[in-house]
Amino acid sequence: MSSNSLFQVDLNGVLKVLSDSLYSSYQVFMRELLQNAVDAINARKHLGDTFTPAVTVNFMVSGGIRTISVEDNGVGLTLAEVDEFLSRIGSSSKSNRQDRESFIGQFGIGLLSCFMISDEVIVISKSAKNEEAVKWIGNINGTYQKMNIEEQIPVGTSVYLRVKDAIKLDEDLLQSLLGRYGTYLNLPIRCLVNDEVKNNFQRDFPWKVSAEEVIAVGRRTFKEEFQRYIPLKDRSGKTTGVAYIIPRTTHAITNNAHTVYIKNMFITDHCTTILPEWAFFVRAMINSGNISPTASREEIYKNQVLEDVREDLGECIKQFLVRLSETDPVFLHHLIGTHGTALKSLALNDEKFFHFISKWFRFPTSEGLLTLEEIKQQTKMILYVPDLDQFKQLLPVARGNGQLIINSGYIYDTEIFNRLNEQDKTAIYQAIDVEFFGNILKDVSLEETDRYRDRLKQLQYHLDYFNCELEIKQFSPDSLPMIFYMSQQSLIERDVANIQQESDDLWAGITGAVFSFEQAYHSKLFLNLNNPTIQKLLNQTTGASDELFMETMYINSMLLGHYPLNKKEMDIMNNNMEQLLNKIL
Ligand SMILES: Nc1ncnc2c1ncn2[C@@H]1O[C@H](COP(=O)(O)OP(=O)(O)OP(=O)(O)O)[C@@H](O)[C@H]1O
Repeated sequence: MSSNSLFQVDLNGVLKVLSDSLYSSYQVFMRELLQNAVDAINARKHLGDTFTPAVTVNFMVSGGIRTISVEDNGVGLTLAEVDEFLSRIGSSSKSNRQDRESFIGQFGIGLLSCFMISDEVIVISKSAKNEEAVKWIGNINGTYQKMNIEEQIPVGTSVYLRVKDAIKLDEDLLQSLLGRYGTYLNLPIRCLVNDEVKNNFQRDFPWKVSAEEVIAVGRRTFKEEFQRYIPLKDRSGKTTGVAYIIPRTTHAITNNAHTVYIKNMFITDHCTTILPEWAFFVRAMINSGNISPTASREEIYKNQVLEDVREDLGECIKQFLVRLSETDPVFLHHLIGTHGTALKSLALNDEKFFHFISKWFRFPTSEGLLTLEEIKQQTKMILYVPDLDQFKQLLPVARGNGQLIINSGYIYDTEIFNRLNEQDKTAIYQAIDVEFFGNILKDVSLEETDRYRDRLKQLQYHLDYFNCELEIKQFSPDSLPMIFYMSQQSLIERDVANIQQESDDLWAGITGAVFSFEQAYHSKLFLNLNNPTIQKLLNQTTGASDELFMETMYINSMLLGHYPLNKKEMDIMNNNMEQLLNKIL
């Protein structure tokens, strides 16, 4: 024989779960009470009653005892409803209704949060549906009483809580909770202290009031002096808000916290999912009627609706930037100056946006910061250098030879030029390094090649040890004696060779088996025949200082290019330094 029995719920256990795991603080009781009041008022409106909605919160302090009452003139509860909805945890009058969209509550647990601040919750209510008023007393030990009362009271509900001694709650905190949770509920909420009216909370969202209000609320909410904001609206029109443009540079790792309201109720001020990740240059304030809160009502439920809303709001930001290019290009330039990195990351994720915005970006070039258009006016052969150190090396040569080069070593820039290379057929895009540049430097004449052939061999001899190849070229400026180049591949080969030299036979054997390179030059040194010192060097016969000269030039080039020196190179550098110092002394 089996029989059906009801679960016994230990209220203390449930409360521990709520306070330890679900809610971040006992302060949320005020949100839950206000939300119930709003829902009850909406339910009464749905009945067709005509009344002026009102919510009154009264904080009474007497002889060290603090009591809070929250009174609404909503739909109220009958005795049967009290039994069904207040006394049964997880039971809600809002979840199965056709019009459930208009309510904030749905889980039937919100009222329990009151037990975090009070051992007893008293509800006195008169339903809009019948005449008899009811009283319900819930106790933290899991028991409750319910009864009809004789008293004539108006339609609505009052909840009474006696604040536990351990709970820190005073008039100021109560007012700030009402401000946080009640301001935008679209209801007149009065705050009384010992029956005396202290404050009224009711405002429209700032974007429904005026531009000044938007800026003022932004300053108060995010403690930042915003100048501009972007209106936000999703395609259903149920999610609206504003995205404030942060007036200082932000970084991709900054996960901006946005303030989100759902159905006018404050949910969170650290939401990171309501806007796309690339929007890290704005902070938003948003009210949504279509996204859902989690059970704790402190976060947003991640589902398709949220994804759609995020996409729509992201589109608003993009469209704003497109409009700016027509209405206020100066500000767009300013914006790109401050938030270039964010906008570049956005452009790389969005074809259409890339097409629009890429012409507005500025890139560091050998002639200063230039836009793509400005670069194209000078040359149709667009040379970009993905490596910052190499760009620095090339800079004097490029300038000296009247060649414009772009530093694409900063984040996203090389990807942008690679993309342009695929899409923009009005110019040729070429990623270059020092070697490429070496190839377009002017060759010396055949006669000079012949003249210096033997001397070059002598000098090359001192660089063979470093696997560095010597070549003579001619370039401007004359003051620059040489350019040094080491490719990425060479760097790897050098590393492996270093390991082999420094490690034992077994490890050297393994690296030798895995990486076997042809013995090729790792780096290249272009000597500038226009430079007087190099001319002097080449025109000398074998000199006693050749070795010292070539080694010092090589090591100096390595250091200038920020290439790591291996142990032997370090030893040579120290040794040469000592020799030089000795010569001076
Ligand atoms: N002020 C009120 N006026 C009328 N009914 C109320 C009031 N407060 C609570 N109730 C009733 O008690 C039920 C339980 O309230 P509770 O706050 O625990 O859950 P909920 O609001 O339904 O859902 P949630 O857990 O998502 O807040 C409600 O569904 C409602 O029927």
